[in-house]
Amino acid sequence: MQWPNPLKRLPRLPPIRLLSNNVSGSGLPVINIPKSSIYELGSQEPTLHDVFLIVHPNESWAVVGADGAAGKTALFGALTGTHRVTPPAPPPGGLFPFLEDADPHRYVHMVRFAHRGTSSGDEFYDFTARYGAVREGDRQTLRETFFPDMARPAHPLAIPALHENAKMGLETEEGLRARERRQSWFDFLAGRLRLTNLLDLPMVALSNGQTRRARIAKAFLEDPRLLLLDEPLTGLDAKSRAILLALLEELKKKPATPHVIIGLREQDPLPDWTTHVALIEDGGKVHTGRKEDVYPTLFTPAAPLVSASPSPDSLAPQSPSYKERTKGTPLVDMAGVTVEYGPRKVLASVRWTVHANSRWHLIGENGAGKTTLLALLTGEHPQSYTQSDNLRLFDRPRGEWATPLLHRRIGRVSPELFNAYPRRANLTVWDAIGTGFDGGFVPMGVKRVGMAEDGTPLVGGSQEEEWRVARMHEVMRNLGPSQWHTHPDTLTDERFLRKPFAGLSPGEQSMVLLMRALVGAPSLVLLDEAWAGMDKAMVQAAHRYLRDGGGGLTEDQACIVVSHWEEEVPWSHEDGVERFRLDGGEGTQIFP
Ligand SMILES: Nc1ncnc2c1ncn2[C@@H]1O[C@H](COP(=O)(O)OP(=O)(O)OP(=O)(O)O)[C@@H](O)[C@H]1O
Repeated sequence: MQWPNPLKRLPRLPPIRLLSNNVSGSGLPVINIPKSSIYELGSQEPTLHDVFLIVHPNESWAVVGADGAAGKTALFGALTGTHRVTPPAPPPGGLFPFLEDADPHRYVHMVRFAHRGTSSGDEFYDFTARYGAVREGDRQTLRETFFPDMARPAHPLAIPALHENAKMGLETEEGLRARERRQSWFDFLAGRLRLTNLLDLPMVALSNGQTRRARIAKAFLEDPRLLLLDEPLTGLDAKSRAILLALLEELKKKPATPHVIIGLREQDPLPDWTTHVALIEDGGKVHTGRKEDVYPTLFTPAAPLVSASPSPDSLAPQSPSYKERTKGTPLVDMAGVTVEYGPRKVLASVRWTVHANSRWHLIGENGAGKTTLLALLTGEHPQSYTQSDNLRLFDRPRGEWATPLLHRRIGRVSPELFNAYPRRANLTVWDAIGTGFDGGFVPMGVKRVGMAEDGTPLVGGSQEEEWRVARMHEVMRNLGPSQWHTHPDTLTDERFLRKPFAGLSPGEQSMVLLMRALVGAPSLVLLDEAWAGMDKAMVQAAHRYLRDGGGGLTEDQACIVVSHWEEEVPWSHEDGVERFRLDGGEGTQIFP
């Protein structure tokens, strides 16, 4: 039998560069913006003004957004050509002197992690597809999607064929060596980013964090010279964050690796190895310089450096001031819930009861099954039905609930929902929040506050309709720009309600989707990575509202927060937050 030549089917590879990027031979600056303003294309008003940003090859910069990510988006947009720099950087080097004559489109890459914006326009992207049996069209594996030219481990019988082809001159020796180097670079990245076991899984089956790690590997393999990683730590578990930061530090020292600039939110810790910061304030002012100069109070000898080297999810002993909450009736009761895909058991007989008035932090590494577990509760996971005997929701077996009725009782925010939410041109902030009453995506009803529970229109002027309209204003008063915008007089809550949802900054969109989750006062609120893209003031406003006494949650409601960052949980031990950990398919209650 003739073995096919595996190399013949491989696409042509870009030439391997032998020059070092991170320490450019010439020592020319990586970025040169001597003093310019940055505009959105077509806008007369600069988003950022008087930007002075000169990045040298031996420096490690972080771009920190303190403004709901709009300024960070603009600065990265200037570097990737989606925003205008005026006056333009002077010749001969232009914006990227170190590239000399090389094409920035080829050599400057950006990967954005907080929001992927999968759906723009009317389209609704069905994120629940990943929970089911994998469909034919979704069979593409991670390797085929992201790394198509990377071979599986060679079959022993294929090796003679390789040699034979090389001898026959089908592949030059130099070509083979280049391919080997590329393969070992891929093996190194896949190993370090813990992707090796995931390479042959269908792409749709990967968890958020797993996909993000794969995107980082892919970005490096594309062989850029300048790589902009915007919020690369978002959605990564503590171990993966530590691994990524160590990898970035190691690559800084290696020749022929790209110069990396990372984007962070104001509240994110700065990696220890960062030397310089561009801090973008609300209003478009950019402070640039050594991190000690930009954050003088943080870097005095008395204060410890803010470090992004995270400790693993701490399992600190229960605080003596831990407050036992007075619980209500069980809203969710799992009595041995299991989810498996063929031989892969993602959840193995999980037992967990969530009562009214409880506040939970659901933890677990990337891929531990957190999203899967929540999808069972929302009914989006098809195995939610088969688990009906073991899963009671709101005092009935799961099978007795029609899924749309569950969506009315469960308010949620998740990265999948953020990406899937349709951004229709005429959809206002009011409309988007109002869809929370039905838990759907299409604004319904005369006042755009949804339909009655039986699917009929609300009676005009009825108590229910009035309550819903009052709720819309209430969540806006507590979570709208009056609570987080630097100039709440120019962007009032009322004006914000009329703005098009699609035109908001990522942080503002996250805020609106949080309002949507809470507006119907649902019995159960699921907040999965709810804070992505939000600036510090937004997160603080959300936490204020969600804490006891803030008004956002009542004693009749339960709330489950999924986050890889302890600081993002609105409640402390003193507030009686409980923790549930998923690990190896098993669920363990940690507190109390
Ligand atoms: N259709 C499928 N076939 C096989 N495995 C699947 C399928 N869908 C999900 N998985 C696996 O289930 C596991 C759980 O994924 P899930 O998204 O629930 O993790 P997670 O805890 O939410 O992770 P993250 O923190 O990264 O969001 C993953 O390891 C994933 O590969």
